[in-house]
Amino acid sequence: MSSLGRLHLITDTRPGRDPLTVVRAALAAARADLVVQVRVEDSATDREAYDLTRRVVALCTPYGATCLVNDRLHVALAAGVAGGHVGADDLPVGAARRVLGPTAVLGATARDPGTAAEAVAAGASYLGVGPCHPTATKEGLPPPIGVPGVRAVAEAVDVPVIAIGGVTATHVPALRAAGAYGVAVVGALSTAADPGRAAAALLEALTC
Ligand SMILES: Cc1ncc(COP(=O)(O)OP(=O)(O)O)c(N)n1
Ligand SMILES: Cc1nc(C(=O)O)sc1CCOP(=O)(O)O
Ligand SMILES: [Mg+2]
Repeated sequence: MSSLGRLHLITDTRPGRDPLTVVRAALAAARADLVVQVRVEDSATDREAYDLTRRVVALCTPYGATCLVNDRLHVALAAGVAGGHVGADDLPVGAARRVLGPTAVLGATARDPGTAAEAVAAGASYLGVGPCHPTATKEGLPPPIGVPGVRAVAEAVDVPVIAIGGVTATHVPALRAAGAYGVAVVGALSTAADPGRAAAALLEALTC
C-alpha cells in the first residue's frame, strides 16, 4: 500500500495568512502523516516560492513529513523536495514525470475517470480529485463533483485519491467510503481558530 501521507495541507499564501504557523501546528498533530504542498500565488516570484519551500522543508524533515511543490517543478527540484503537483494549466503529467524523475511523488489533478486514467498512465503517483464541495479558496473552478464524483474516479484508478475542495473533517467519512485515500485542505486548517486541533480532527477521521 502507498506510504503517501493522508492529510495534505496546501499552503495559504493569500495576504494576511500565516502559512508557516499553520504548517508548524499541523506537523505537531499529524507528523509523518502530513504532506505539505507549497502553493504560492501566481504573482509570487520563483525566489519567494523557493524560500518558502526551503522553510517548509526545514519544518517537515524532523517529523518525516513530505513536502511537495505545486506547479513550479524547477522549484521542487532546486529545493530537493519529494515531488510536485500539476494540473490542467501546468506541464502535462508525462512531461512532469520526465522533469522530476521516476521515483518522485507526482500528483495530478483529475475531475473525471477518463482524465484520471490518462494521468496515471502518464506517470501520476496520486490524484487530487475535486472540487468535492463548494470552496471560497480558489476561483474559476467547475461545479463540485461531490462524493459520487470522487467515487467514480477512485473506482477507475489504482493510485491514492486525495479529495480536495471545501473539505472538512465532517466530510471525511463519506469521502473515505467513496474510496478516497486522503484529503487536501487549505481553509480547514488556515482559517481554523486552532489549526493543530483541526489537523488532529482531520487525521483522526482519516485513520480511525
Ligand atoms: C491535491 C491537489 N489537488 C488538486 C490541486 C489543484 O491543482 P491545479 O488544478 O493545478 O490548480 P492550482 O492548485 O495550481 O491552482 C492541488 N493543487 N492539489
Ligand atoms: C487549490 C484547489 N484546487 C482545487 C481543485 O478542485 O482543483 S480546490 C482548491 C482549493 C482548496 O481549498 P479549500 O480546502 O479551502 O477548499
Ligand atoms: Mg496547478
